[in-house]
Amino acid sequence: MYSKIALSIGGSDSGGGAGIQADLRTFMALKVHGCSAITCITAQNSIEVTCVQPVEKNTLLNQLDTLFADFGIDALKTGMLLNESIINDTASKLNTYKITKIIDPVMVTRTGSKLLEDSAINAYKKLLLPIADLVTPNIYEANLLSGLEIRSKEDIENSARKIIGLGAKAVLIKGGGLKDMKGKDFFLDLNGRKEWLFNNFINTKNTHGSGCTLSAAICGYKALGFDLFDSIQKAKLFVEKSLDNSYKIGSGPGPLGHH
Ligand SMILES: Nc1ncnc2c1ncn2[C@@H]1O[C@H](COP(=O)(O)OP(=O)(O)O)[C@@H](O)[C@H]1O
Ligand SMILES: Cc1ncc(COP(=O)(O)O)c(N)n1
Repeated sequence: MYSKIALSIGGSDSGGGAGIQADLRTFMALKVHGCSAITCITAQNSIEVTCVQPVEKNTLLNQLDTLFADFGIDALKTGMLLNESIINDTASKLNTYKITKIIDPVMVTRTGSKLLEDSAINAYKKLLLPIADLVTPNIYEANLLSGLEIRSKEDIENSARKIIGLGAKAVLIKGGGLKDMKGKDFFLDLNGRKEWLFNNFINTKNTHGSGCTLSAAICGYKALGFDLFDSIQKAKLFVEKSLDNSYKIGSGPGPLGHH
């Protein structure tokens, strides 16, 4: 039944709503076997991140080497990579893997805690965008990657062009950071395919992990053999349904739920 394998490289969210935990739950919901390589451990609940501890370099590299020595991994995604050194190590390995790579350039939580050091943005641009089959920034992240301030749909399209110019094969900019743009994302690829993608707006405050869930679902559908664009469309529908099943467990935004 579980014949396909997806890998998430990212941070642990002790609250279980985002990061590796969200990714593994998403893979499971898609009936894809999920593996993980943990880059850092966060102490996190629905309101704040109180502590971030990177794993040692060899611990990260050994997780990757051990997985690839035995498993035929079908697709991978990256999430929280925290700093330049983790980006360097991850990129050095990713360069050698000939599978689909979804780069989710996680930079801050919805509640404002930093998940990436400022000095690491250049490393993202130099090392990860050129090997990305797809990069999935939100407005804030697209702004930092493209250097363009984003206030309108047109700015989103210009920012996407810049990100393709940096070497990514495709980009999906999530519009939700702009007014009235929740559920509206812009896709652009190297061949010039350009599409606005829409899903129904779900009226909920429980959105912790929605970005992680989207990139994990794209990765999961890619592992199942769908092409990239179909994977994105299916993943958006999956996130919409999961937001509809989200629930509250703390005083801040709760996690997404899957049936
Ligand atoms: N309230 C909502 N209703 C419907 N779709 C949403 C809603 N919030 C986010 N999405 C969708 O969830 C996905 C993740 O987006 P978002 O939450 O903006 O990412 P991030 O967590 O990286 O900021 C996107 O495809 C977005 O369109
Ligand atoms: C370990 C970790 N990784 C990623 C996120 C971002 O979550 P979101 O999907 O809400 O942007 C997070 N809060 N914690």
